[in-house]
Amino acid sequence: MNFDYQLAVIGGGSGGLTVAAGAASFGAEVALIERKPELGGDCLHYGCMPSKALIQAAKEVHQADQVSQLPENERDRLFENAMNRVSEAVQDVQNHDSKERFIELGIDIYEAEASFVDAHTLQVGQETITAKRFVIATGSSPMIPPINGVDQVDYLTNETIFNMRKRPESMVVIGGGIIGLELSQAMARLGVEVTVVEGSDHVLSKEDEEVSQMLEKIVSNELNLLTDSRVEQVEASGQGVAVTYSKDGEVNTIEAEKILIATGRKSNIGSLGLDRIGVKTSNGKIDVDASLRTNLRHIYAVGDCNGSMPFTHVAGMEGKVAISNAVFGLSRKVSYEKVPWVVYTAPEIYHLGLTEKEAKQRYGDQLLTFKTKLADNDRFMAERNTEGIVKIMTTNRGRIVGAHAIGEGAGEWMQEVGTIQALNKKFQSLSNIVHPYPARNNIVSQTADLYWREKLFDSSLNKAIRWYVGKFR
Ligand SMILES: Cc1cc2nc3c(=O)[nH]c(=O)nc-3n(C[C@H](O)[C@H](O)[C@H](O)COP(=O)(O)OP(=O)(O)OC[C@H]3O[C@@H](n4cnc5c(N)ncnc54)[C@H](O)[C@@H]3O)c2cc1C
Ligand SMILES: NC(=O)c1ccc[n+]([C@@H]2O[C@H](COP(=O)([O-])OP(=O)(O)OC[C@H]3O[C@@H](n4cnc5c(N)ncnc54)[C@H](O)[C@@H]3O)[C@@H](O)[C@H]2O)c1
Repeated sequence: MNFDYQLAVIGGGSGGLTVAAGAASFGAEVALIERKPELGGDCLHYGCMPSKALIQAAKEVHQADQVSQLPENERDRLFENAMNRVSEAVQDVQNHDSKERFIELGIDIYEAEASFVDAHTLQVGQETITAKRFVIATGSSPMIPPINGVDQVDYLTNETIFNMRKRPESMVVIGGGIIGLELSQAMARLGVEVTVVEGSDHVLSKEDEEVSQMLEKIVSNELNLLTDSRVEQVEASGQGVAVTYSKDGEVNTIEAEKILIATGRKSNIGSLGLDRIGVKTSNGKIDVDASLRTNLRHIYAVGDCNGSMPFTHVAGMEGKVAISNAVFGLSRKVSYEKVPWVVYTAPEIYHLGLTEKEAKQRYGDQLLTFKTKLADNDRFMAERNTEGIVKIMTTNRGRIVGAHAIGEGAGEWMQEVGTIQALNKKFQSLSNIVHPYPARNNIVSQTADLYWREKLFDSSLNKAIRWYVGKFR
């Protein structure tokens, strides 16, 4: 059978663009279907880019505020400036990810919503196109929980918050996950009184508990954190929105000018017509195997829509695997064991692999845990930035199974551990690498030194060394 295209990619975000560009550069005939006028997806328009631009702008305002307290009218001006800066940053990257760039690679771009008509045919606006293979990369959207009254109030999500220009006095953020915390802190630094309402015992509940507790302590100077709190109702009020929540059996109401909902994501699969062609889904996500194949072997799914790990770098990693499999007919598999992430709060959090609790459950007595406080490192002491820790867990022989850190710039300097792990090197090998003094990543080699110290104080080895030194003398 003849098809219009070898490969049709649905969704022009991080995952879809990786697949389309990679496949086209290997000579495949590729169609890319994106329903929005611009390419780039959530990461560029409503996610990574605007949030990181906002975090940086807010950091600068916060620093200025610490030097000399800003007057209210100055805060309003700086808020508007910060939001304009966010738009400019998004536009700059948009220019780089322009449609023209992808058209030059030989890709046919369709601006329409795609829906399967049959297993090899897509309805794309008024047209139908056929393809031999498909990669679905349709991403995710904010999940709005079924809170009483939520449909009657004007709430913000990550898709609308970056459109604000006027500084609100106050904001309630429902959900203390990564989006909730990153955006709450940025808003607080821009002069908004922020209250975070989180259902679990701790904010950032996917992080190592010691790390998330430390973050809670640090950011509670800037944010009102209500954990273990269940939002019962939201309704319009004189100030904006009234949020009623229960905590420890008590019911309370807080009012705020704005409300942001950041309670997780749902995959964008509703309009794809997957039922029509029999692609399996569970809990609203597309089921894939380790080769990223759905139950229909010519259809793959990458990025947020398959619910694996909703990060841009994961969408990119999965996109590369999908190219190998859908274009070259290989059966490469994805592995998530060595995928780190960073929470861009101040201080930052680095997360790789198992948390201490998970690692103890899996490895029991075989687990070694190495911890260094930032307060014990010269550079962090010099900079008066001593709040934070590095925690690395290995097997008895030094295989890294988890690495976590909280501290200024941790997202950058901790990746050294991720690199060592990805290269299948043992943790202790970091101790032999000379680090410039006093670079921040010294704290990583300082932590690796602990491995040797532990081994040297291990009684049998220590005895043997003492015996040898005695003889050598
Ligand atoms: C506020 C926020 C901050 C974030 N920060 C980070 C970060 O710092 N680091 C990080 O790694 N990740 C971050 N993420 C997560 C990251 O944005 C996502 O993991 C990433 O965008 C997923 O890429 P994707 O290709 O799967 O989906 P997307 O980038 O969302 O792309 C999917 C595309 O498919 C299109 N589409 C959907 N359905 C159809 C259809 N039927 N037909 C045609 N087109 C369709 C959509 O319009 C969209 O453009 C953040 C997310 C948010 C919300
Ligand atoms: N720096 C980064 O890489 C980055 C930044 C932002 C987002 N992301 C990605 O986007 C994903 C989604 O982020 P998110 O923050 O929306 O999801 P999340 O799953 O990280 O956090 C959602 C939080 O909302 C809470 N919650 C859910 N329903 C609630 C309710 N009714 N009341 C109170 N709390 C409730 C949950 O307990 C959870 O803590 C992340 O998992 C991450 O993969 C990554």
